[in-house]
Amino acid sequence: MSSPAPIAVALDAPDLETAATWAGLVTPHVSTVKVGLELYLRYGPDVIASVRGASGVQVFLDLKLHDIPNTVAGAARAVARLRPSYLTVHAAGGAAMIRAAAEAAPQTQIAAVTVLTSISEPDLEAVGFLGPARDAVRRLAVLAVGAGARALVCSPHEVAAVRAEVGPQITLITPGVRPAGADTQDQVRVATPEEALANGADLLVIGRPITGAADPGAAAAAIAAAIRRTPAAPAR
Ligand SMILES: O=C(O)c1cc(=O)[nH]c(=O)n1[C@@H]1O[C@H](COP(=O)(O)O)[C@@H](O)[C@H]1O
Repeated sequence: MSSPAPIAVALDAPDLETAATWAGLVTPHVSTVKVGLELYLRYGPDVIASVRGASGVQVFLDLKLHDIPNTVAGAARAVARLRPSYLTVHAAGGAAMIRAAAEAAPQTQIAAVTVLTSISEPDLEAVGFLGPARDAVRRLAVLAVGAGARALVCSPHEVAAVRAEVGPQITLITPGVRPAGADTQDQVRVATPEEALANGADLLVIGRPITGAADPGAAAAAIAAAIRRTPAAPAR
């Protein structure tokens, strides 16, 4: 069987049984499963063992921490023992906050979320970021990497520009991924899995196009097969 595709399936389920079922169905095909606020706030740390199972799949803990450095350090320390491969913080929390998270969870890649993929340029302007989304994303990416983030979350629209800024060593993660013709739902800055990879993404976050399918395992397998046919991004 081919190696798992660089996809993190967002297990945004209302209950643990559903999330664990989805995890079991998709893990033969994908490298990573993502636990977000919905599951973590309902079930707490036990959710990690339930979705990890015996498969050895990587777990991405998406808590999007955003608070003063001391509080974020404490939160990152509290979840570090769960050994997530990635833990998200909001880059807009600033350099000291990102550094505090990175120091508190040294075995985990701190993934700094730049500008949410659900935000349009008018939305961004309304919260005080003037200019194109790409500029804000690049600025936040450089700040986050300088503060110790080893991964960044951005949309597929900005990933090539971010790569040019931060170089080859940083893991670039893109949500806002939809197979051609799929409903974009609340996502705004979107692209197909093939486009996101061709632009230089290392890991694609995909939720509802997989978990909303009648057969999530088959949906994950189909996307994994499609991206295996995609030419790799230029060598970096
Ligand atoms: O940090 C994230 O994972 C994230 C950042 C972002 O900018 N946009 C975004 O959609 N996400 C997450 O990625 C997942 C996307 O899910 P779908 O829209 O169902 O594919 C959700 O779990 C979001 O919480």
